[in-house]
Amino acid sequence: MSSANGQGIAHGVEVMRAAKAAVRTAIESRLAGMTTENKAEQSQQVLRKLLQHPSYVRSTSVAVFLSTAAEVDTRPVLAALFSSGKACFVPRYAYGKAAKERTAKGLPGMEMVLLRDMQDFEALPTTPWGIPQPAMDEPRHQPGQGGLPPLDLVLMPGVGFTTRGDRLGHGMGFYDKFLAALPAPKPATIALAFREQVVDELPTTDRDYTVDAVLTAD
Ligand SMILES: Nc1nc2c(c(=O)[nH]1)N(C=O)[C@@H](CNc1ccc(C(=O)N[C@@H](CCC(=O)O)C(=O)O)cc1)CN2
Ligand SMILES: Nc1ncnc2c1ncn2[C@@H]1O[C@H](COP(=O)(O)OP(=O)(O)OP(=O)(O)O)[C@@H](O)[C@H]1O
Repeated sequence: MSSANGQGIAHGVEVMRAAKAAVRTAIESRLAGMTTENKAEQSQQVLRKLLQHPSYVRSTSVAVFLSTAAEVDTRPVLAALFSSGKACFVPRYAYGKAAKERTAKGLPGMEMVLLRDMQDFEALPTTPWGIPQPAMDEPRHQPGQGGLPPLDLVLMPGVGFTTRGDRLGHGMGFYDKFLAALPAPKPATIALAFREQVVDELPTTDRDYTVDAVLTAD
């Protein structure tokens, strides 16, 4: 067995990394070929399914990713959350110097912070990766703090998914680590995906979080 020694394990990690990278590239090129209209149409259908999903209906505190052009559009989800009075949290990941500082302090690379309303969203700066998010040095409430409810639902971004809930992210492990660090009971997890992101099989390890549901257009 090659994994009986350290070299074998290192080799396995490298093979897994390469396998994930290959699937990521294949799905990303499919996404790049989608029209804006197709993405809008699918996003609308996914939104409709989300708003009817039992985990969404009973949620009081939801983490939403702020979508890029290669992801299901989550803007209407923000609007729905604000109008229903559910608490809305968005991911804030550290990059550059802040990332090194947080790692050195043993802090997680990503946290969820409160988003108050649509104006708050419109005013957000964007990261070098093109994602809107509150500045790292701006104090923001987190779930379970200051009288805010803990998260009961996390909407999951990702590059690829299987119908069983396997997930392939962008390779930074942010969501895997974030969910692993949360105490039980863990929030429900729902991935929002274009049909182009769903595949039969994904390379996964026991660290990859399996989501409860993957919502796609019909
Ligand atoms: N809309 C949205 N927001 C999100 C995520 C997401 O997937 N979608 N994330 C989900 O986790 C977190 C951000 N994820 C990120 C993943 C990769 C890189 C990044 O810099 N990628 C570089 C390579 C970096 C490196 O290897 O050093 C790149 O691809 O060029 C940045 C943020 C939090 N917010
Ligand atoms: N719970 C964890 N604790 C520590 N390291 C982890 C954990 N989960 C994942 N990692 C590490 O993070 C790195 C990236 O993981 P992976 O390639 O699975 O990211 P991903 O799920 O595709 O990306 P993301 O979650 O950021 O969208 C890997 O080296 C992995 O071992």
